[in-house]
Amino acid sequence: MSNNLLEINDLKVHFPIKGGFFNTVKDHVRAVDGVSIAIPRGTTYGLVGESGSGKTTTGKAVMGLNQITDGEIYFQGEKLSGKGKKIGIHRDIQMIFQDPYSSLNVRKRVFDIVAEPLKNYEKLSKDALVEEVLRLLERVGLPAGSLYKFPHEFSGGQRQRIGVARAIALNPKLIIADEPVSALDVSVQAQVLNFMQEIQQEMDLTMLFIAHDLGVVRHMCQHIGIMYQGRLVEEGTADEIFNNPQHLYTKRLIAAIPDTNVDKVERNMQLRRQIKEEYDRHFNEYLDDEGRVFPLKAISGTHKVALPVKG
Ligand SMILES: Nc1ncnc2c1ncn2[C@@H]1O[C@H](COP(=O)(O)OP(=O)(O)OP(=O)(O)O)[C@@H](O)[C@H]1O
Repeated sequence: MSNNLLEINDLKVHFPIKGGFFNTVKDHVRAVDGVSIAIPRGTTYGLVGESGSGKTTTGKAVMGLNQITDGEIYFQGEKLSGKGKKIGIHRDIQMIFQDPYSSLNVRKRVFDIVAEPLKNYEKLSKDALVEEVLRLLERVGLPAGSLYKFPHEFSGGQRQRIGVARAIALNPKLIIADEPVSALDVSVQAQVLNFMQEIQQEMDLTMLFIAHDLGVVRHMCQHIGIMYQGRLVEEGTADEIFNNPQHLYTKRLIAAIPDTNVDKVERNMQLRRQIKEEYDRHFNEYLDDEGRVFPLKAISGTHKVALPVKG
């Protein structure tokens, strides 16, 4: 059996753009346009790219929330989806959302929020349910007194913990974390990231971690894929991506990481100079009028890059 818990093969998700008097399909947004990702069990894969590059659409396709235009998704070796089909929600795949303010139902108490997946999938008595929710709250570091409070009574970081408690309630195998710290203050981001990493290791979870900031995924992810305009343009281990970035866009993302460390500032300046030099040589080539990007080319075992590798 493959060691990959999740395999995404040549995934395409295109959304129709309708218009005109008869509201006919005029064109398509190629939100995801041929993405392949394999995530080994128990590891975290960082999917990084700017807003609109197709990260959330990829995550939602795995969650069964988006209809797939083409390609396949395998979970534990089992095919979840095929062309033109929306896959069903799978209890072993759970999602943590970006904004802990809007993703939790403000009218529900913590107990109801966290208990919901358990009510949907497991027949537990009220007492057993309360006990289980208390166990989950303890696991994510929230006091028992949180049980009957409402989301607005918590800070952003605590709300994200409620989201995590809900996501792990069914003991899932795969977590899709969609920018889980982007909406939080910088001061609590590291705390929430550490705590998510602890949970991931304790529960031996496999994680698809979506972020727009490469700095966020650096210490969490074994593998990183860089997404640009619906495609993966570079993929490798975290070390390969940070120490030997190949793609112009990856270099831009690294250069954009805010850092006060003097060595790193110097390194970022070097990268910026390289980017500027490479910009003229390659940019038009890889970003042509149709926004075409070339297939990933292996540099080493795991490190692959789309372009620009000019002969
Ligand atoms: N349901 C939809 N209908 C039409 N277009 C959509 C839909 N969902 C996403 N898109 C478009 O697909 C593209 C990719 O969006 P997606 O949300 O996946 O990007 P993203 O990289 O996750 O960005 P963000 O970080 O802003 O969430 C965008 O151009 C977006 O407008």
